[in-house]
Amino acid sequence: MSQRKSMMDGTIVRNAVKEAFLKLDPRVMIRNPIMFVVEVGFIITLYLCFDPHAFGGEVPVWFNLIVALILLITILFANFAEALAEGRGKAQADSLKKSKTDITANKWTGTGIKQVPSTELRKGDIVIVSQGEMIPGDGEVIEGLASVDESAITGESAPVIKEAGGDFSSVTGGTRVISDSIRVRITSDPGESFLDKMIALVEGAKRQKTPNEIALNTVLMSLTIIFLIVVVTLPFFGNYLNVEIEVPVLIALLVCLIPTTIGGLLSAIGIAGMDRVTQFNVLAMSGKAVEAAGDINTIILDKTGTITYGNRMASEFIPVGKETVGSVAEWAAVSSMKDETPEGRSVLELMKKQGLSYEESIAEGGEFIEFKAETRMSGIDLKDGRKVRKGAVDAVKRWVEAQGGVIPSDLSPKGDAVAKQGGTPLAVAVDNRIYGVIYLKDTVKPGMKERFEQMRRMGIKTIMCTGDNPLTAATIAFEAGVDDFIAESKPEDKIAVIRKEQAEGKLVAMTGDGTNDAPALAQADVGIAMNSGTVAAKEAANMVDLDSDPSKIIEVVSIGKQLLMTRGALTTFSIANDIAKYFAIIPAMFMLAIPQMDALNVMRLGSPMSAILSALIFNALIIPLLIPLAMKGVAYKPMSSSHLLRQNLLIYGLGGVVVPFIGIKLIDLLVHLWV
Ligand SMILES: Nc1ncnc2c1ncn2[C@@H]1O[C@H](COP(=O)(O)OP(=O)(O)OP(=O)(O)O)[C@@H](O)[C@H]1O
Ligand SMILES: [K+]
Ligand SMILES: [Mg+2]
Repeated sequence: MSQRKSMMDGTIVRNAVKEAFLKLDPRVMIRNPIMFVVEVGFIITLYLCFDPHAFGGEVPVWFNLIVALILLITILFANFAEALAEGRGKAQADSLKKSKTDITANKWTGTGIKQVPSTELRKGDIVIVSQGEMIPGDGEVIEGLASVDESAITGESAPVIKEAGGDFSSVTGGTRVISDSIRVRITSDPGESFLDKMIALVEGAKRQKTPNEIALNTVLMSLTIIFLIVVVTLPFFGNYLNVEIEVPVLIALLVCLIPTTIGGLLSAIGIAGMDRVTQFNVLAMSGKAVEAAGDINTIILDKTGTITYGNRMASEFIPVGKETVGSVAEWAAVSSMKDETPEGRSVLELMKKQGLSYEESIAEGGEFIEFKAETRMSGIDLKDGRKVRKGAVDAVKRWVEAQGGVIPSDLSPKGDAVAKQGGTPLAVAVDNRIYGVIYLKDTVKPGMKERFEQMRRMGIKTIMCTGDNPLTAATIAFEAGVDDFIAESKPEDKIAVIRKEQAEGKLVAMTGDGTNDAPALAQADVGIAMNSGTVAAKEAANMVDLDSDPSKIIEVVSIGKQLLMTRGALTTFSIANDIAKYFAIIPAMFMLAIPQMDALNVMRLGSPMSAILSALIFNALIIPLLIPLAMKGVAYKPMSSSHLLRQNLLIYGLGGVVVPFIGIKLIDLLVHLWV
């Protein structure tokens, strides 16, 4: 995000105060039924201030007035919490909208260039964007290479390279080309661009309640209805006992009993959870995805670039049989001349570093064979008919065997030696002759072991899926401490692993960036696409990481867990709270009618009136007191869900019972000075 806003930013707080009042509109309030009940209570008590005997009661006007006022404040506090949670997203949306200015696009008409406003661009149009110009819409580079400043979207100031073909071809409207020129095929219609979606997301314009939220809301509503029935029938019992129970007292009782604390904070918790993900530079397409992240059982990670640094660099040419270092290097270089992968480029760099050279003209007129995850090889078919390949040892072995070649006996041991150090061996061959092995070095990122240890404590299984050979995979898996690994996996194997886990009832998360990851990203319950990745990957995923750091999946899971925990903790606290209010209000209610019932006053509160008001005041105050917790989320340590549940029940359940007893008692000491 280009402008990170702190939660307590002055303007956000001021806007939230204003919003709190605007949200009093009953048409808005009805979306939060619990607080709507409070609003109805407020309207009734307010009416009673003007017509105190409307229900034949004897309650003094000042009491009605105070109850009405506290109820109003309760609603305002809840509205303020929600508005505050929404505030940061709205502020971000505003700054994003500024980068959505109208741009003139250089549209390719087939014969020449025509300047058109970017709003007229449609899917499939071709535009040319040159140095200094803004990219007019989302698209895919179909020709050329350019460095692009994406800071308007990612907040990251370092430019990124975008080029045709491969996994770094997608560009985003509103970003700027800072060198060279590219031809781009537009992939989105107006109003449906990434920036549009991003604005709608951070603004919360299309925020929908998640299934979890809906379920919890239903439970809370049922509780509310039950208490409503209880409270409405109370006067009849009262009549039977010859006790008159006043309407404002009943309303106070109802408001204290219904779960207003969680009702008032529920949407703020959800919004703040989404916001934490956004602040982390991950765009979640729905709150549902964030919550699913919190319930994940299995994470599928790839090795290269996620667990390891991923800039696999050629570090040694190892000849086999009677071959020489020079010949391995030469053919390795020829096979890499047009291999734009980091691996391919590193081969040429190693040549230079070792002072070796090769005949570039050999490749003239040859046909380059791009690296494919399916074949796990790359190379060139020379004009003279010779075929040069480099690739995974087993793949090259099979390729050579198919041509009747003999495999040198030291190939396997030499390849294995590289693999045992966690490196990737690439075999180099020309037709049926194997020359040797390229040692691609890659290092496990620091701190990986600790992270996977954390995951294990949370009860999450980690599976590393790699296209690499089993020995390298095993070495890296051991070094990083993942639970399981799958080697020599093709893209379709990822989706098979996900399906298998899901069939066992597990929720699965994965990251990816390539078009071939798209099906697996869609299949996973939580799919995180890299912003640098292809359009297909980003569309299939339900989250996009703007920093393109695949290992962030681990933090996203933590944020999701924290969201679920925060909601659980505050629900427990809220319901436990209501029990204490019950002890404050019920005795007070009967004492109002029958002073001899003083024995019921277990909390020794000053007077029936002050007891009721104190409970009501506590009920209102607890909402703003819990706003920081709702926003920041409860402190989270990685441990198993059952352990967490027990711990939270203890803290928030017990705390929820004890805190209001103390709170109401203290408030009563003050209130009783007047009442
Ligand atoms: N440029 C290349 N040319 C030839 N072979 C390559 C090249 N890059 C990788 N390989 C071989 O193909 C294998 C599969 O590569 P791929 O990128 O699909 O998976 P990976 O990067 O090893 O694993 P991961 O799924 O963890 O990223 C590699 O292990 C390597 O042996
Ligand atoms: K309540
Ligand atoms: Mg890879």
